[in-house]
Order: sequence, then C-alpha cells, then structure tokens
Amino acid sequence: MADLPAHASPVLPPHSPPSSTAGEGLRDDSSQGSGIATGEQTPALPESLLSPAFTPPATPSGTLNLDSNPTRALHQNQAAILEHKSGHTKPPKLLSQLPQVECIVRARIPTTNGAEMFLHLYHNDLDNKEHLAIVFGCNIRSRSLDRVRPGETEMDRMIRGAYVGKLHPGRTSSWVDDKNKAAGSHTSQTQPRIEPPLVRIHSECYTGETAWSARCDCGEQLDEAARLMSFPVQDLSCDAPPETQSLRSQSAGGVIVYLRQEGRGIGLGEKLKAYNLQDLGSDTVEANLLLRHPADARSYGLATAMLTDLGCGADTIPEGIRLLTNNPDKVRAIEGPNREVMVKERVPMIPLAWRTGGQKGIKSSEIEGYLRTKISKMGHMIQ
Ligand SMILES: Nc1nc2c(ncn2[C@@H]2O[C@H](COP(=O)(O)OP(=O)(O)OP(=O)(O)O)[C@@H](O)[C@H]2O)c(=O)[nH]1
Repeated sequence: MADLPAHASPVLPPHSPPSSTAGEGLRDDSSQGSGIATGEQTPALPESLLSPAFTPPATPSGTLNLDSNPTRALHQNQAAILEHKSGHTKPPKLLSQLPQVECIVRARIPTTNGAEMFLHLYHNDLDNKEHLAIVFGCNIRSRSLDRVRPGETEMDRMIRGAYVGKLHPGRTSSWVDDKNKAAGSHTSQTQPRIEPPLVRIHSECYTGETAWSARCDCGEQLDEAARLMSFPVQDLSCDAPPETQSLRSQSAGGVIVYLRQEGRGIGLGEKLKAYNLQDLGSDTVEANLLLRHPADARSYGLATAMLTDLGCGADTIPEGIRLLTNNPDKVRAIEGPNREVMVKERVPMIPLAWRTGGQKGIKSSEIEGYLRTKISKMGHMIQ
C-alpha cells in the first residue's frame, strides 16, 4: 500500500502520477490533515477516482468546464492544481451585465443581541435561490420593495414589508406610521443621504453558521459583521424621537448580503466531500480541485444588483461603501462590470483568536491551516 495516494480508496489499484512533478509539495497546510499524507506528498488524483460516482456532473454555478474524456479531464485537473502551487486562485468572473433582482418581502427581526434588523428576501433572474439582505438601521431601503404593485391594497403592502416606521395592531396605511409619526413616499428620491455604509457579502456556510463547525471562521465572521453594524435598540429603532435623528444618521448601520453559494459555490454535499479530502491530507483549495470544482466557484453579480437596489450603489452613494472582507478579489467583483457600486474602503476581518492571542475565538487544529491556506493560495489579506 506504500504507493497508494493518501485519498485513494483501498479497493482501488495504486496509481503512478503521470508526471514526476504532479502533486509535489502542494500542501502548505500541515495542520489540516490527519497525518495520513504529508505536505510534500500531496498525491495526484488517480484516474480510477474519475468514475461517474465520484465525479460531480458540474459545479452548481456552472463555472467549471468538464471534459467528457476522463484522461484529459484528469490532466486538466492536475494542471489546475499545479497552477495553484505557484499562484493564487483565479478572480471571480465579472458578468457583462447585472442580473435583475426584486425584493419580495421584508420583515423586522429583533435579534438576540438587542439590535433590530430588517431581513429582505430577494428573487432574481439568474437562479431560483432565496438570497437575502440583512439590513441594520433605517436609512437603507429597497427600491423594488417600495415600488407600488398593480392592484395591491395597503394591507398587501404592509404584509410584504413595504411600509415606513413600524407596524402595530390596527395600522391601516403603509405610507404613514400614525403611532410613531413617521411618513414617507418610499421612493429613492426622498431617501435620506447616508454615510458610506458598512457592507458584508457573506456566502452561506451551513457547517460554520449552524452546525458549530470549527473548520472555518464563517460563523464568527457573520456574528462580527452583525455586531459592527448593530447599535443599541434605543439608537437604532425606526420610531426613535426626532432629537435622535442626527445620531441615527451618523450610525449608518449596514447591510449583510447573504448569498446562497454554500461551500464557495460547490454546494454542501460537495463541501462535505472536500472536508473528507482535507482529513485525508489536502488543503481547502486542493480538495475542491480534486473534486473537479474550481477553487472558488462563486460570483457576485447578484450582490452588486442587490446593493444597488438597496440604494448602496454609486448612483446613490458616490463616496462608496465600506466592505468588510479579507478577500481582495471580492472587492473588485462587488463593484460590478460598470462600477455600479464603489468600494471606498476595505475593512479587514481579523479572526478573534488572532486578535486576542487565543483568548477568544475559534480553537481547532483545522482552523489555523484553513486560514493560512486562504492567505497563501487565495490571496486573503488577514491583517
Ligand atoms: N469548498 C469549500 N468551501 C468552504 C470551506 N470552508 C468554508 N467554505 C465556504 O467558503 C465560503 C466563505 O468563503 P471564505 O473563503 O471563508 O471567505 P471569503 O468569503 O472568500 O472572504 P471573506 O470576505 O474574507 O470572508 C462559504 O460559502 C463556506 O461554506 C472548504 O473547506 N471548502
């Protein structure tokens, strides 16, 4: 069994890599594996693993060009892995035009940390997923939500969240909050001018956000973004008295655009396979490539379109937004093909464990290797 690649099934025959350099020294992520494979011996993918059962038919977002010839596909895949050896992953593709998005419904959500947010659910013409915008503060409104729809009643408008101020039992008008003395025409023209808002473009991570995974820092990043955008309820609430108006406009709040591109766009099932490959010695980039997915299969056109709809585009805020990210590719991608959104400033997200010298934050043997690979192979600027 000595020649068998670390991630090959024992029932599969041993495989000799086609080139002497293939797979050598790819792994800089020594803490990720279980010790089965060493960094210097990250193996080439055996052809026998390219069975239909192992190989996904396509990356969900459709960005990977799969060759139907298994040998050619294998060599393309290994070339991609070698490419990652020296450089960083490819930047996301910019669509030539932005997709159409429409906010279908918005609702006020009081949160466990005391702040309130407005959850906006979007539909779009690119996929049939429910992408979300989590909006903190009262200054950010969706134009498509506020637009009057033919035949709708005032109750219809309030039910889909197109109202000013706050809902309360007995309210009859979406336009006037009689109890809290708030009125508005809902149109972008009357939207108050806002300071460059804090924005986070967050990709879904079931394991890190819901299932307590310490393999990645996704859950921590989501919490931190919300913390930075929230303010105590008395400052944030939309029915605050007029004397706090200036305070509220200073606290620009912010938006978390929550994109349903789980596992960097490969989906949860494929991400779980990637985790198994990581336990077998690959790093987070190699695991995707071994599964014949791009290292990063995401795109950001939907996020740009949603930000524009929320009045955070360059047409409304020429000063630009402040983007919470460590990923430099995201900065350019989010600006859109025609700079529909301007990024004024990148705000780094330093892992809590690094900021506190290990006192707080995620503790696991996996996370350090994961973060180091993001720096060395994906060009993340975690500083
Ligand atoms: N394929 C794959 N996806 C992962 C892995 N770990 C986390 N993810 C996904 O990665 C996405 C988050 O991307 P990250 O690379 O952590 O960060 P980023 O969004 O590029 O950059 P930041 O803005 O700095 O957070 C989420 O969709 C996670 O589900 C992994 O090991 N493999």
